[in-house]
Amino acid sequence: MSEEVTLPLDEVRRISIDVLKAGGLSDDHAHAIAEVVYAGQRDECHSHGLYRLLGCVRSVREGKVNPNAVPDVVDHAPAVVRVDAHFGFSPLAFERGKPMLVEKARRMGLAAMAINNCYHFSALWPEVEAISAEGLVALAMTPSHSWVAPAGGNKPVFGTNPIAFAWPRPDGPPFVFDFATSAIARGEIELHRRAGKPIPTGWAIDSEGNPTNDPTAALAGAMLTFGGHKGSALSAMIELMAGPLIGDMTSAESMAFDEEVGAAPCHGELILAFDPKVFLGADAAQHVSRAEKMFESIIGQGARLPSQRRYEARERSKVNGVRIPNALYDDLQALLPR
Ligand SMILES: NC(=O)C1=CN([C@@H]2O[C@H](COP(=O)(O)OP(=O)(O)OC[C@H]3O[C@@H](n4cnc5c(N)ncnc54)[C@H](OP(=O)(O)O)[C@@H]3O)[C@@H](O)[C@H]2O)C=CC1
Ligand SMILES: O=C(O)C1=NCCCC1
Repeated sequence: MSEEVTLPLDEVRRISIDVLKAGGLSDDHAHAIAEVVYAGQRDECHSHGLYRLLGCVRSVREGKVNPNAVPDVVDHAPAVVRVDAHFGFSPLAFERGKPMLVEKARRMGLAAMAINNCYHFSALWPEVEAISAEGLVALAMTPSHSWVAPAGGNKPVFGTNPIAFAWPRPDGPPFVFDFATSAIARGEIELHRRAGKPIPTGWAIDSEGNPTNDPTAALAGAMLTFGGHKGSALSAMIELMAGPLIGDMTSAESMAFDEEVGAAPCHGELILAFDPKVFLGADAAQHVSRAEKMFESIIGQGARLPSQRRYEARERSKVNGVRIPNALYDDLQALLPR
């Protein structure tokens, strides 16, 4: 028997919407969340694709998330948009706030959007990619729950704290990177546990502080930052910029707020958008072509750009559909109405 099931892409979207609606989410939330889950699965980001629906539904069932929250978009300052997600999931808050962020960035050159009080489970690249589709440069960051030890320590302080960047390119999809500041996303360790596979050395330590290859011990212990003290400092920056700076929770505070329920982390997100036309005026084309030279010199020596694998996966999925483990398929089916 095959251990995986193949799903056409439209089925990925349909299952997502059906699972979310059956889980009690409003139509608007179900559609906004389904789009980011769909994008994750399509681009073969397994840790943030269909698997995330399980956590979404659990978070609603536990009574933490407001499944009908209507985000408020506030014109806070000439270059600052604030969105209060009212304890709903973040994708709808982003969708509602984005038009004002783009408009402000075009007027001011640089604008920021602070999303507050949101439950956050999603990859960040769909957001920065959407902003770059408007011709803007974008940077996004968010904390999570305190699962990650600082470099030199062995007790969790930081979240897995992703940071994502997008740079629009004239003749193709944008240059995008998006990664956790931990050695790997926690979702990837969870997927190893579900598949019964060991994790590589360097991802985590157990609760005694020893290196471990056991995903269960890793999840109970502490994850490690990427790049030692460098990932640790970046992670601290994200805690500060998308936490106290915007009046929201750090990963440790988000963890305490969860009260051991195991819901998605609840905190803020900071998104910055820059308009190259305002910075560069008539010189924009010349500077953009210098950026292209840099990309060419990376690709020209056989290295790849971040996002290249994802764009290739995107094309593959359009033709072949996506493959998910049978166990995940069964778990999703169990969340649908009988
Ligand atoms: N909401 C949340 O709280 C959290 C969300 N996440 C999400 O988890 C996802 C996965 O994160 P993570 O586990 O750190 O992912 P990875 O460690 O796999 O890093 C992903 C990034 O690095 C790029 N990359 C990987 N290998 C190479 C290479 N050889 N050359 C050039 N670029 C490369 C990827 O491009 P490509 O995609 O093309 O491979 C991608 O941009 C992210 O989308 C992140 O947003 C993570 C933590 C918390
Ligand atoms: O994979 C991760 O790390 C996370 N993803 C979604 C939210 C919590 C952290």
